[in-house]
Amino acid sequence: MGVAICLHYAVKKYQNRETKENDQGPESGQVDKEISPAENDHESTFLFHPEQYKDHVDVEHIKLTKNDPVHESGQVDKEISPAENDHESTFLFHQEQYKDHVDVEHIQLTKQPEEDQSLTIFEEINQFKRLKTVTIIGLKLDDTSLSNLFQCTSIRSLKISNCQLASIPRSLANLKDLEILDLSRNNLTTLPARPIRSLPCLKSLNISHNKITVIRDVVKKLQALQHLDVSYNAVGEIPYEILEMENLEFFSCSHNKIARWLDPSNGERKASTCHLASLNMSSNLLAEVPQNVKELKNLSVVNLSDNKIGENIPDKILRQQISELFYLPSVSTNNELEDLPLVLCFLPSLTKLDLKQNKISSVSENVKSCKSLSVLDVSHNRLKEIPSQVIRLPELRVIDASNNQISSVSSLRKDESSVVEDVALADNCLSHFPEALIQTKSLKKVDLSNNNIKEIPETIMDMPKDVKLELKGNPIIDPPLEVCQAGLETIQAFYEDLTTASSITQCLKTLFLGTYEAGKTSLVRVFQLDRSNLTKTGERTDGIEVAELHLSAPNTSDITLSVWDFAGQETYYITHQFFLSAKALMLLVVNLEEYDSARFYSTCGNWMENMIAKVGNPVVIPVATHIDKLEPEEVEPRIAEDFDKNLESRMPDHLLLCVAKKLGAEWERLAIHMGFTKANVYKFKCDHLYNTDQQILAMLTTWRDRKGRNATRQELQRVLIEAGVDVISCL
Ligand SMILES: Nc1nc2c(ncn2[C@@H]2O[C@H](COP(=O)(O)OP(=O)(O)OP(=O)(O)O)[C@@H](O)[C@H]2O)c(=O)[nH]1
Repeated sequence: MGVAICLHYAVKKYQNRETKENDQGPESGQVDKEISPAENDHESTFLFHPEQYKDHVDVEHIKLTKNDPVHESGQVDKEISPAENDHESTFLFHQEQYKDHVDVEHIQLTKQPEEDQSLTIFEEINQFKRLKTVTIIGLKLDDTSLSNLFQCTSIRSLKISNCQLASIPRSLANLKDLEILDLSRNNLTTLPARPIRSLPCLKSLNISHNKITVIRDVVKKLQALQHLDVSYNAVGEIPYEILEMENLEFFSCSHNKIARWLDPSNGERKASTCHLASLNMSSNLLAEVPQNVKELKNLSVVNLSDNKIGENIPDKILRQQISELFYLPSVSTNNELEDLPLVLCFLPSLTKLDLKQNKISSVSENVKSCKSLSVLDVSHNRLKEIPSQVIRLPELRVIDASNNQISSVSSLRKDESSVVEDVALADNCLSHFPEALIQTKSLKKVDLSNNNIKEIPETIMDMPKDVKLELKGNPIIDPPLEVCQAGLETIQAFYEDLTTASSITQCLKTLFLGTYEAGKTSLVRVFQLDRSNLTKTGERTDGIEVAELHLSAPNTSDITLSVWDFAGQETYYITHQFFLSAKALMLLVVNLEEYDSARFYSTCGNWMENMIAKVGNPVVIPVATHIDKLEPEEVEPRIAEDFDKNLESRMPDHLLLCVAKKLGAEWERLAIHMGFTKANVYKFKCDHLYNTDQQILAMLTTWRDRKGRNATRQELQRVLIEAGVDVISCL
């Protein structure tokens, strides 16, 4: 039976912690505690699980226990207590103790990361003839200890991580059977090329999280290597020799400073026999897709995200490799792209393309060559429409085009052969429900949330019933919002009822709002009596008066108005908001005789703002009263010049969001032009990390708040023009 020991080092810092209730200490107050590592039967390995470790941080003595191989059935346990050298904070194996452990196969020494402890390994470790796996994490090791360890030539897997290593002794080359070497999270600036290249069996090399700048000397001769991780270093170039590593399947060089993948030094490019399947070059300084990528015929995943790849790259590559198409099912980019990279368009096996958070505003015709594309993510870009050439891709099932500037979808495929199932168009500028979606019978999920859609057309009856339709965040008025919020089935049932019901009773909640003695009650009476019947002076409405009013008109069904006449005294204002609702019609009654510009906010503006705050996009009809007291020529100017203009100039959030979506990088310039400081801009960015639309919206709403009643559409238009930003079309 193979025997293994796993030791977790208990750190001294915790010795003075409160002891547990069931522990019993000697008189001196010192508490002796013993812990027995759990046994992993399958691997014959004793393991402290990380969770268990937490329960034992205050132990003072650690026992290493192993099963005696001679007494397999009798389960005789032996225990040893390694001594502890307090002064040097060094954990020591005493020479005598080695003798009891020479048959272990696995050693694992792990310590709490915040402790600065070192480990001394004595020469006698070379008596561990069966040692296969050594894992040392978080303990400082000197060269002598390392050299001693490297005498154990039976080791196959060696992990020395987070041990502050600055160099590796040459004796590493002794480990001729070594298959796995993990030197991650150390302080290595160079790699000991010679000893590593002398490891003929090495299959996996992890040197991530170091400070290494050059890897060429190391990778050159590692022909058995299958897995190479050099991520989180300071490497500047990928050596050409990677392509000559026949067995390499996984290569990650993410988070380095890589700007290029070198060509062969002798200029002779041979056909690569590299079997690389996964290549991660994310978070580097690549300005183009490296030419050498085309040599990798077995690539299944490539990650190019967070580089500096712009639009001009792929043409050059494309022409050379168009006949050498390679399998590339998943591409991830988060770059500076302004169009779909052509090289990607000519990959007939490409199934998934992730281009989110770029600057793509158009997609070239060539995308139609991506015949296998099934999932396309172009969210957080600058698209104004879903390009028809994308929609026509025969295998396309999922499109995520959310967070763009899409204002219409006119090009979805309507024919029966469409396989598009999932369309995400949330956070765009759609003002109409896209009819094309209704005709796409393959759809299963559509997300249109946070657009500017006001109506759902009756043709939605044709949409397959099982489509999961998301409409939240739209200012919908027809059908009523409550119906739309309940989902597609309810919307369809609503229209079904409208078409099939023999008699339809329509009831409309109508709210009469306005200031004190504006003429609300008198207006209600006009509807009720069909003639003027002014209230008498001093006849006041208390609270709310509710009445029903039946209206009929030729060629249309009767309608019942549920009339809510609100008292205009200020004391009642606070209660009004509870009765405002999106599906109600609101009549805002204004005494035009007493109206002038200075009174706009008290008579109209504040009411509008309350309504907008409560229901988002209210349906309001302003009604002017007392006009009989004005000369006819006085009426029109007041309404047109002032009243209308002011009402029209209100800027609700959804309008500002539309502007935000249309703005690009120029928003920062606009912000400065609007009087914000660089620090303000920085804060908008920090408050809404990774969401440019929200950063801009925050800036615009802050501008609106600062400007108060002067924050009109006209003013915003003026500022936009002055700043040279061409987005005023949406205002
Ligand atoms: N000349 C004229 N007088 C009006 C008109 N509308 C209302 N009045 C008068 O204005 C006064 C207030 O009218 P109401 O209809 O009671 O006003 P209200 O908005 O309901 O008032 P509160 O209930 O106090 O909020 C009454 O004396 C009405 O006769 C109008 O169009 N022309």
